[in-house]
Amino acid sequence: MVDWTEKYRPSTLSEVRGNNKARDALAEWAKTWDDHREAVVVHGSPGIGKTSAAHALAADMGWETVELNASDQRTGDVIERFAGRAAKNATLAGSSAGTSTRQLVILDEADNIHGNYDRGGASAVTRLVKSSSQPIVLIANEFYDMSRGLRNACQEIEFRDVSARSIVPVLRDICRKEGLEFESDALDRIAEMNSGDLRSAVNDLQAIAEGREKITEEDVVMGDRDRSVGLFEFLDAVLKEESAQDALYTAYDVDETPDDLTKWVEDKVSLVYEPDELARAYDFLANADRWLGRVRATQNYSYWRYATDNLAAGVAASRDRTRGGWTRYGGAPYRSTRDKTRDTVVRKIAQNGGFSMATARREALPYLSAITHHCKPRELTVAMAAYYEFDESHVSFVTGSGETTNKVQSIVEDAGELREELVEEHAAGAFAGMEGVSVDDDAAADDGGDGTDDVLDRDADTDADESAESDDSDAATDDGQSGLDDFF
Ligand SMILES: Nc1ncnc2c1ncn2[C@@H]1O[C@H](COP(=O)(O)OP(=O)(O)OP(=O)(O)O)[C@@H](O)[C@H]1O
Repeated sequence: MVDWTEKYRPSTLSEVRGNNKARDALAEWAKTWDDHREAVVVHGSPGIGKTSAAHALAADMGWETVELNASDQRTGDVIERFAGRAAKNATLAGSSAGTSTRQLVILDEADNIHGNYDRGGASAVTRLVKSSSQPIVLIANEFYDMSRGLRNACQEIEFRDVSARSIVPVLRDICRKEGLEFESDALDRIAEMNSGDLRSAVNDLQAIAEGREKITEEDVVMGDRDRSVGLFEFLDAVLKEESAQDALYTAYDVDETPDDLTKWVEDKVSLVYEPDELARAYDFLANADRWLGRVRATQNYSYWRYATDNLAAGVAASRDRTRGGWTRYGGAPYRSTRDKTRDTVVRKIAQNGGFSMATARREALPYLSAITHHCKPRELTVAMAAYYEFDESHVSFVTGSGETTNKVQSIVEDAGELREELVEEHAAGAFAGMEGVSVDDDAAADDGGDGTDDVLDRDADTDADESAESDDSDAATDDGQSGLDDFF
């Protein structure tokens, strides 16, 4: 089975749908590049055609492309070498063809260059952008996560979410090319379910089309989604019984993250599949792994969806037939240190936050990771570590800070002190009067009771009066914190 998002990737800019203005701006940027020599940053949500547009642009202009992906080690050194190579390649290509050929440099996840890599990476990219002899397209989800220096050095083009109205014609074209009959309502439905994200709409279409000659609206409607499914039922669904689409829906109903599901499938697939099926299934599992890697690097949990598409729909579509009977799946797959750390983190969140394990794993952890990404804001990270009793490995894990760093060490130390203070104050019956923990760096010294009471005490009812009073005294800080209050 070929992945339709690859098979139908736009090969020219005119095939990039739903972002006409951005598309025209990109074409204009390329045509006038010799005059301005500026890099461009294309930014917007996942799955809306940013990377495709960059490649399509190169094809339209007759330019070659070189890519530096997030999975490459993006240290200062690597980027300098890469820049040198890009310039040289272009010269060679140009001289052998007797013309001057351009090489379009495409650098994805430009909002996450420092990710797990060294600090030199970000400034090397800024230098590259400023001095490059070749056109550069940076791709980012969040423009404002890029450093100011980098933002200022680039022209900016925003890609908007692709509306359901623009998604439908793409799906219709694919159906026609695949010789697949369809009810218009079915395509409308897929487009609405995936409004904004064209990649996941195409993935859904493919999952639903698997094994069918015609798709109806009824095929698309998900049915009863309000159930929870055990791991063995899930494995049977994917490896033996269900269509790609049903396997995908079953995967949504398991209380495990795509990381765990991928491991389970990887571990058990060979008990069921024949060699041919297995080879195909491993390709999908490798894709799932790639998406999980991107989640780890960027903390962008919307990529989880694509991992699930691959590990469930992809693996189910890799088999030639369904199977019955009972399979001895055996125990849990091998668990790495990282997995064990995650389990401890989830347990601590569940215990200290009063969540179920499933909610802690699937909702609280991603949320905490997002709001404390790379330990910023620091005060919030300290409060989190104090509240959930995290040690250094836990804080590194949650914040995506890679190896334990001095920064993490000092956060855990401060969290220890904060806990001690709280315990003392609690013992003295002065819980409501605790020192504020501020989101705003500059306001760190402020003594605003900024909602931290709620962070650290779910039953803060008795403190309501005091909280209300101090809330007034520091409304700005409270705004920053209010998401956290709601959450806890
Ligand atoms: N605007 C679009 N027009 C046509 N096809 C699209 C469009 N957006 C997405 N697709 C389909 O989705 C796939 C993924 O798109 P692409 O990788 O370009 O998205 P992206 O915005 O770069 O996402 P990410 O930020 O996750 O890399 C494409 O191969 C194509 O099949």
